[in-house]
Amino acid sequence: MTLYESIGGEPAVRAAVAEFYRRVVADPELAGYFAGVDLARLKAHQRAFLATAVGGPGAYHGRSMTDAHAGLGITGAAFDAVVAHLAAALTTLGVPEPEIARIAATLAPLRADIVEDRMSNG
Ligand code: HEM
Repeated sequence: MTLYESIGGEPAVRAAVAEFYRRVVADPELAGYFAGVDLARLKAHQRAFLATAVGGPGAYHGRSMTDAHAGLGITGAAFDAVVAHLAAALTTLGVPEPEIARIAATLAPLRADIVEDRMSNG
């Protein structure tokens, strides 16, 4: 069984993305990064991306992670906060801890492409 199937497939990914974004935009440390961004569009992209990250159907065809985040000045702390919100959202939805750890491990290598504050990129 793929990770995508084990967390509950498309409905679970959809719910996880919605819960994840509720948490991110409610975080005063992160809200500024998303000001003025069309959240519906961002959720659709994030859904496709997350489904791909966990082995689901429908490959992500958007911009590279480097291009999508270029110029946003994302810090290492902001990256960690976003990953923590995703883990919390998945926990809320009943995804077991080992699956969450596998998803976090899939996202970790993207840090170098997304974080622009190189001092905190180690
Ligand atoms: C954890 C790993 C992350 C993944 C997998 C991810 C994924 C994505 C994807 C798929 C898009 C849409 C790209 C497109 O429209 O072409 C996107 C856009 C965006 N992401 Fe991320 N992201 C991550 C981390 C972050 C962090 C840490 C921040 C800020 C704290 C952030 C802020 C944004 C913003 C503001 C956009 C919209 C850019 C724009 O179109 O103007 N992302 N991200």
